[in-house]
Amino acid sequence: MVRVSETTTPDLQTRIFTLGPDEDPSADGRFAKWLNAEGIGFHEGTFDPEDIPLYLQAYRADERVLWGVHDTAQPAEALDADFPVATYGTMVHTLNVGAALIDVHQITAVTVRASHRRQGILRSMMTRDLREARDRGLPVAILTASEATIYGRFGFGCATLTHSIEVDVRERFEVTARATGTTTLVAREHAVRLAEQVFTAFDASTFGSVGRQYAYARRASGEWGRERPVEDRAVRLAVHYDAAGTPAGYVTYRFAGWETTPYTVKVVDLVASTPSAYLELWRYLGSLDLVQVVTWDEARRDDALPWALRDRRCYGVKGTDDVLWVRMLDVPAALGQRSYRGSGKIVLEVLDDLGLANGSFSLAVADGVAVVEPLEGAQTADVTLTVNALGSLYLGGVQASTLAAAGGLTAHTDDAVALLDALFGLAQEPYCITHF
Ligand SMILES: CC(=O)SCCNC(=O)CCNC(=O)[C@H](O)C(C)(C)COP(=O)(O)OP(=O)(O)OC[C@H]1O[C@@H](n2cnc3c(N)ncnc32)[C@H](O)[C@@H]1OP(=O)(O)O
Repeated sequence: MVRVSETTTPDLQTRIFTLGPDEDPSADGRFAKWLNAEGIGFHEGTFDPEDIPLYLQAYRADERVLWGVHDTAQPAEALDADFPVATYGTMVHTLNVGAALIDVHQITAVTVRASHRRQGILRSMMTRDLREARDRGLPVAILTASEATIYGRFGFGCATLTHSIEVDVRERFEVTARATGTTTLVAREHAVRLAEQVFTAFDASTFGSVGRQYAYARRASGEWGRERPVEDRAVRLAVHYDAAGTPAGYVTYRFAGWETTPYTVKVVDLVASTPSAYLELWRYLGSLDLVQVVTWDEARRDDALPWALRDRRCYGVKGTDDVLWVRMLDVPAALGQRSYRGSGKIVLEVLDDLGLANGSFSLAVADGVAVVEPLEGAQTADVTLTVNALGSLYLGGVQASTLAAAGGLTAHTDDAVALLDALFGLAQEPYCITHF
């Protein structure tokens, strides 16, 4: 599929394409040019021509839709016009909203070259894409953001967060929970399959989790490196088998090197489908000799680990990162598929500057199951909130009362905020360890 249209000036053309079996995998093909243009935006080097077919295979498996904005009026010596000056990519994966894994619109690879920035190119691509995604029936758009200032203006709200942690694994480190199952290093040839199997179980049971793209298990397991799709021999993979012998968690990690003090192991990826598998993976990490510190950037904010340690001061939080940003495209479809706690009825008025999701909606929840209906004409809302606030509230990563205090949500009736807190509340925080 190729669509060409004008964006902001007659010299700029937007070309949108998907990757079929006949896509040219050579360095001269449009895919390689698109990929290298994306690399420019994220300050990466030019891709090795040998690697392009593997990236093509990965992007094809993800069924990515790639957008490039091409400038046909550049100086003669400039990169030729087949190298887009702006890139944008989308794909569809699942988001766990409790009652279901729903298909959502993922946005990625957003770049605009320095020579063309702040001329409205991102705005032009994103407003069109969000509208088209809504028209295709996708209820929610999601992304992970390079900077927290970019996407609020397009109606996204920060929805999940993680902690970067540093754990002292010297003698005082001890997991007090009763030991169970076995944790062991596995051979490379089984790594991708096991990583995918464990992630699938984790994803199905974790509110806020997003399905992973093709390359993820390869990078997590070391089959692909960070820079190139070739084996990264520094990455080790340990799998936890539960008492029944089922793989229930894995951790991949690399040693930071003897010149780094304290001696540090960095977790590349850690996925556990049960609480005990999680603690057993930490017991394993704590048993690595000659290591003083283990670092990991994807811990839950409500992490059980410090509560399971003999000395909780082994556990330090070094930072908080936003992960998933959510944008409502179809409020009844999005809210109607999520699971809730308890029962109650409330009318929400949603404000959306882009005009995609605004309106008044009745949310009626009975024993955790919602019926959501758009309301016609003038209705008295219990709560007015921005589309950003609704995106943040959607996965329960922040309470309505916090959003009210922050000014994104206004209650018009008594108890409305308390009811939202109760309905949208979760036993555990939403948790997403998929970046894209
Ligand atoms: C999901 C992802 O892929 S996250 C990755 C995002 N990309 C990057 O960080 C790569 C480096 N940055 C870039 O390539 C570009 O600066 C982009 C893509 C962030 C912005 O592209 P531009 O075409 O310059 O944005 P555009 O001109 O459409 O700006 C739209 C609005 O966003 C604002 N804006 C754009 N980028 C930023 C930013 N980084 N911080 C704050 N505001 C921003 C503009 O000021 C403008 O505001 P206005 O419409 O209210 O006047």
